[in-house]
Amino acid sequence: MANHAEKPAIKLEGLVKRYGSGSSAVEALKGVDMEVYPGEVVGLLGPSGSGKTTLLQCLGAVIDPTAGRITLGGDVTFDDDWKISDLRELRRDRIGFIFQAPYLIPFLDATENVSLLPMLAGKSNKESTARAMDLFKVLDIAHRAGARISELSGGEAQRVAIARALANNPPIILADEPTAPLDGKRSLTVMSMLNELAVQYRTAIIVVTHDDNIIPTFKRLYRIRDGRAHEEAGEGRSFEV
Ligand SMILES: Nc1ncnc2c1ncn2[C@@H]1O[C@H](COP(=O)(O)OP(=O)(O)OP(=O)(O)O)[C@@H](O)[C@H]1O
Repeated sequence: MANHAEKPAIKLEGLVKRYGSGSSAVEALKGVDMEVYPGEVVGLLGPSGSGKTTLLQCLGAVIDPTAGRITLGGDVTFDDDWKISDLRELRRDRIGFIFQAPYLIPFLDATENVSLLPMLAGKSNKESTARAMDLFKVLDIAHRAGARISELSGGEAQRVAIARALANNPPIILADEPTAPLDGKRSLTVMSMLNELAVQYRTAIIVVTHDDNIIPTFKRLYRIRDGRAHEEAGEGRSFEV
């Protein structure tokens, strides 16, 4: 179902994550295989406790997998052990995170919240601000660029958080319940923007969700069951919002 003409941005082979040891051990992931291609927005579904957050955390180098292999953009980053020395650099340059709550810095304005990341990665102030403004235009929020975080609506704040995740143009975005705080219409707006951004910047995006409203937007999805990921075709509907 995926486009095999290109190298996957994310490839997981037999990914295992065990918490604890002995009789109290929990094997949250029992051998997950998954591929996500540049320009794709893929859903990750499953009941509570099935291992969705664990999978995102392993992929984002937030926790250590127990076994298996992770290949990002053709580079093996984990093969029964981390294959790169600087995991902070991996998180900063190659992976963007979007959470349920925007977690923006309240004493900075919208632009500063986004431009901070490219600046930390060594870009100039001017270049970083220009990057924030480009993303705000795509996300239709340029008119709020100078606003304080407390002045933004929930939907606007979430769009600033999406711009922040894209600020360093990472090839991968991991989104954990990004539409949870939003109503149905705004959820669909966010999904249509993520799809647009994925295509425009060739980003591979994984969206963990329980939101029935956005499930029809995925062209492809994985359901986690019994510690494994099962691939399904989605409806891939784009909604007029
Ligand atoms: N730090 C931990 N120590 C021990 N067990 C854990 C830990 N974190 C998660 N687990 C267990 O691993 C399993 C998967 O948890 P995870 O949080 O990944 O599920 P989830 O699909 O994200 O759930 P939800 O939809 O409720 O957020 C669960 O059985 C959970 O209890």
